[in-house]
Amino acid sequence: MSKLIKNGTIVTASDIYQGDILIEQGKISQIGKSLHVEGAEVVDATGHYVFPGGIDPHTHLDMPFGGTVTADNFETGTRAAAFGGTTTIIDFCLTNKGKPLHESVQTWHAKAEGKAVIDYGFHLMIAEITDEVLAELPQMIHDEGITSLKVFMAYKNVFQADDGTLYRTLLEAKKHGALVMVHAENGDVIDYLIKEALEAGQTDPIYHALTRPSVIEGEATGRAAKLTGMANSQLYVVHVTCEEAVQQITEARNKGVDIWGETCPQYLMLDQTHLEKPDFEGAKYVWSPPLRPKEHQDALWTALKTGQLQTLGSDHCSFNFKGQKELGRGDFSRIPNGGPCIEDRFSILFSEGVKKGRITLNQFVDIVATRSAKLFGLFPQKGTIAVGGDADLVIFDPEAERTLSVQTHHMNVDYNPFEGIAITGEPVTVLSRGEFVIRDKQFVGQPGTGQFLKRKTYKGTAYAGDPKKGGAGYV
Ligand SMILES: NC(=O)NCCC(=O)O
Ligand SMILES: [Zn+2]
Ligand SMILES: [Zn+2]
Repeated sequence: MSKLIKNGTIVTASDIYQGDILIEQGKISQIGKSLHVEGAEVVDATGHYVFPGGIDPHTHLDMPFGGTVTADNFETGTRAAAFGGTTTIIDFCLTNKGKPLHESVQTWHAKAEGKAVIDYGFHLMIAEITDEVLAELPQMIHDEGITSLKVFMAYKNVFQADDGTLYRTLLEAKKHGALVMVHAENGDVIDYLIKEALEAGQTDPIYHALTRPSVIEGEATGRAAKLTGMANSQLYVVHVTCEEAVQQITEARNKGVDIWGETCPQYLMLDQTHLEKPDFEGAKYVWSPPLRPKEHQDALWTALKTGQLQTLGSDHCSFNFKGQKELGRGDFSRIPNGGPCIEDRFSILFSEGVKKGRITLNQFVDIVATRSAKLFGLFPQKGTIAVGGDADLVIFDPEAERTLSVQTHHMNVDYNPFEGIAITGEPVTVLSRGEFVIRDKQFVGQPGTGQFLKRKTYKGTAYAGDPKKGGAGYV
């Protein structure tokens, strides 16, 4: 049945206006004033914003890490995402050296199929460049629609790739039009600092942060940016946490390097002191890169406002405190890295960004949805409200007051890192391709209705090109 969303304030990355939206067969078929359509189910959005569904470009669901597996799988994780206003995620498909890429991709499909309640795509980890990888890559990119390649510059002896692998991945990406993503930290130096700390008996969670200083995130970001420039390729830096990394990205952009940056709510809201919480509670705040001293937050907000950072990912990678984070008692290097955020990303940016006057309403939509759609080959099918696009929509109450808490969240994890933080704004109703997933704050979706998204290549997107020449403009 067709649906008619009436009397909402429609917000895109460029416009704000009153209007009605007609949905037919999962697509937006009409936008106009005072629409009347015989037989359409009317959804009243009076007093609410109607946003495009959020796009979370960075999630880890059902992912093995540090001897355990994330607490959220594709069912619980995507359900929580939907409660939070996100209708598309792009998850990281891990690979292993020596194993064919298509086998890893099959493994990731098996994790998601029959479970996801919203649409999803994959990024593909590149651990090595071999003849086999080179032979498979074009198929992954062009046939499977996995058009972004992830290289870890940290997690030595686990995920870390060397600079040669990064450089060759950049060259391959250029050839095939894919976008390279990096986790930018100097893994070799971190490995040394961790050994040194443990030998000195420094085992508490705070040493996780102290052995990963911001200077080596900046160093790795600058190195990756320079290699991108040399390769004349394209780069997206995930989870930027600090002023040094922002500076490197800004400098490279000013030189015309095609480079983009993402930050995450935890780096905007929480700081290094959280790792000092007593009774091992600091382990709940162990992310890599780590939370930084508070002064870095201003640099991140400014970069989001000015467009030097373009997106907000959740980096959702949830581990229970009990039995999972606790694996690192007595040795901080064994604490599984990551935290839950898939549900709160959208509303935190609205409340802390728009309500506190740090970004505009249009910038909010751009950061939470549109730019990711453009960078990752989903625009205009997703990431905006336009005739012909998927009806992925969020009806949002901008005045709802609430407090983030494990008591009320829907993520499958026993703590919330934003516990007790009061925010304004809440998704009320969420539609994925025209079907209700959340209706009046209740889950009404179905596991398995989320579809895998074959994405366009970066070189086919609206954003590809040299930022100096306007091709990669962000405004
Ligand atoms: N960020 C984090 O601590 N965990 C998830 C894996 C990654 O993104 O590095
Ligand atoms: Zn990472
Ligand atoms: Zn991550």
